[in-house]
Amino acid sequence: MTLITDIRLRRVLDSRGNATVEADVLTESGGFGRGKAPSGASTGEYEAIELPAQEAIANARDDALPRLVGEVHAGNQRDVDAALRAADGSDDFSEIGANSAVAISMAAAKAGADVLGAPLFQHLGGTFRGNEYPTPLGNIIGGGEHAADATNIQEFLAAPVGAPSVEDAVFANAAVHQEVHDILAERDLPAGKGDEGAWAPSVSDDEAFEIMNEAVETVADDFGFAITFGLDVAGAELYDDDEGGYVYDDGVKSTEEQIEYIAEKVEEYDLVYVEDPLDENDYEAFADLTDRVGDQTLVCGDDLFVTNVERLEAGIAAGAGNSILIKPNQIGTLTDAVDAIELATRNGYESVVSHRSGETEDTTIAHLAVATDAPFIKTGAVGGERTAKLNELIRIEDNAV
Ligand SMILES: O=C(O)[C@@H](CO)OP(=O)(O)O
Ligand SMILES: [Mg+2]
Repeated sequence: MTLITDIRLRRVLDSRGNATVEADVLTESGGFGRGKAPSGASTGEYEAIELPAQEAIANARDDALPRLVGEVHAGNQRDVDAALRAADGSDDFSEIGANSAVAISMAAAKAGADVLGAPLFQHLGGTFRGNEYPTPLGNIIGGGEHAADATNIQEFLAAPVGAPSVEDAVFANAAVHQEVHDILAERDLPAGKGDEGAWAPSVSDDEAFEIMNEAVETVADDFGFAITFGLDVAGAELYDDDEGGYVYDDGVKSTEEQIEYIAEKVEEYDLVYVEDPLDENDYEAFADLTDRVGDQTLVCGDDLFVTNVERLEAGIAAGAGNSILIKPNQIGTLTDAVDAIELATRNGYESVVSHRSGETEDTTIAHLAVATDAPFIKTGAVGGERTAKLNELIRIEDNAV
């Protein structure tokens, strides 16, 4: 019933106005699924390769479609993803493009769910999943590679950890976003928005910490539950070997100073989450920081692990971090992403499912987070391509998908 009978690929827009790959998967019994690839700006050195959309589409048509259409069942995700890997033949999807691979992988999963008449999270996670919902981490203030002339730290993320429901959490993050706007206006600090809809004011990182803290406290009082915050430092973007450390507007920090700086911020602001605080090649520094603050906060590897089981294994052996960011397009298929989550879970690492800075209205990651009991999902706070996922989480919680 779920035999794939057709796959259609096309070029569509992403949220930055760039071309990305959309895939439609059709099955024998009329099942249909559609997936769209997101795209990073602060990409990790070890990520799977995204090709220009037209090239990815042409290569996937030539190499992947013959191995899938009439050959593989959409309901069997491991078979679909193994066929994509075999068609590509490289380690990093550099032949058909991770953008084609992930779009087809997600479209097949949705077609499989469609045939079963089940919500995607249930198809991916099984019938015993779906009662736990992730806390959304909302990007509120940001800079780095996502906005010019703003903070050095890439993302300041609201974390409504005390919210009684996903719905309350989503609205709390939107309120923090609004509150930061008001604080910036009071301080006469006009701000545009970065790629993910976060405010991108021209302030120092210290001032951003202070503004975030004030905003989450105000909204927590209004909403009546705890809201804290976290960071995506995107340390690999700050690190410069030639400069001998992490380059901030006000100077360069050595690795030891960077560890000290982050540890101090974790203590001072009770941060619940710190992503990529250090360079993507420095397992040792990640391990040192995890030793210091790993019992107080999640130390999450994004560019460090790139959703890759081999890099996660190395991290586990080194004691680097206690959490992994999961981005399906970073590795190319849902199977690979779920394998990374399962390895993480077996080793006491938390998984945080994430969007990319370039996004689409695709909602797969909302389902993946619920399917895998992820404690957090990072998918922005406002903006249509971000609210697509947040609103889908509200629907999942409301049994409306
Ligand atoms: O660094 C990150 O975690 C992401 C998403 O916020 O950014 P990008 O997609 O640009 O890699
Ligand atoms: Mg990151």
